[in-house]
Amino acid sequence: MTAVTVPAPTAAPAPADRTAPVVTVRDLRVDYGDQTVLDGVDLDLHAGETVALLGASGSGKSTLMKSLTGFAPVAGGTVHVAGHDVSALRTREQRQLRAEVGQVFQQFNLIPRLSVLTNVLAGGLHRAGPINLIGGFTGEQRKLAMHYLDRVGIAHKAKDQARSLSGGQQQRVAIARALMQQPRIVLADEPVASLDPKLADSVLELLRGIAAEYRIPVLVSLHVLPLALRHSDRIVGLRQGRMLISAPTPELDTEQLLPLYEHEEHRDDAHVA
Ligand SMILES: Nc1ncnc2c1ncn2[C@@H]1O[C@H](COP(=O)(O)OP(=O)(O)OP(=O)(O)O)[C@@H](O)[C@H]1O
Repeated sequence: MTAVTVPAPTAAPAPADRTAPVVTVRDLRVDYGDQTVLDGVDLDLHAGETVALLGASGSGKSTLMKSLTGFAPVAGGTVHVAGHDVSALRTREQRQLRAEVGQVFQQFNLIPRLSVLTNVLAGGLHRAGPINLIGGFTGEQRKLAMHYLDRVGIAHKAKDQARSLSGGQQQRVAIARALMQQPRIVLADEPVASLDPKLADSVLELLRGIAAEYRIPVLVSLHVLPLALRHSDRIVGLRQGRMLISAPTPELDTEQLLPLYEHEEHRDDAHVA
């Protein structure tokens, strides 16, 4: 088999690189109309680390993720991602940034009728330029897509239609599609909310392994506290748009996370088991 050009993974997961943040957010404020939904938010994400983002419904988790790709109405502060000043991007740079950010969603967002392989190949479209989605990819691209499918443990399903796969399998395909972008960072917005607990563990373990192996930060928003405690290197927690917690995961426990959900109407958002 011909060698495939892939970002060189390290042989074993390396500790997160503390010296050079890939993402730097300072004093971020986001307003929707006259509602301030993020205020005074600081965040650093380093190569190789998995950071769990926690907070009650409406605390601003999705908005924070959107602000990293220029999709949130930033009213103040600065956002730098992979060398881009996100608030000052022109259209072309914005496209470049979004191409460098791999995204994984709760509902997988695959194209159901297309094959697993084609879905993964679609992740590399920005690099390939305007080509036919069906049959227009090079042998090199196909090998790369198969490499990533193999990495997520689903190469044997490459020819199947995406819609024929289980939820856990579809999320693995979505992760392979994100890797096909050769991303500088992966954002996973509630990636396991549609999966049963056992699958949730395996998908989060996969994401964490990818962060360490490919030396990229993975930011993953979650509602289930034990999952965050089991599968992250660091936890950041928002309460009503403000960063309340930012600490290495080994220093935290469930009790310390509960203030994120202290308001009466949010108690049910904290899944503690
Ligand atoms: N496009 C929008 N227009 C107006 N308000 C918005 C918009 N998107 C989000 N908001 C508001 O911003 C606040 C934060 O929403 P966000 O989706 O970031 O919260 P979240 O923590 O991700 O919640 P959930 O866990 O329910 O997904 C909420 O009050 C929401 O109603």
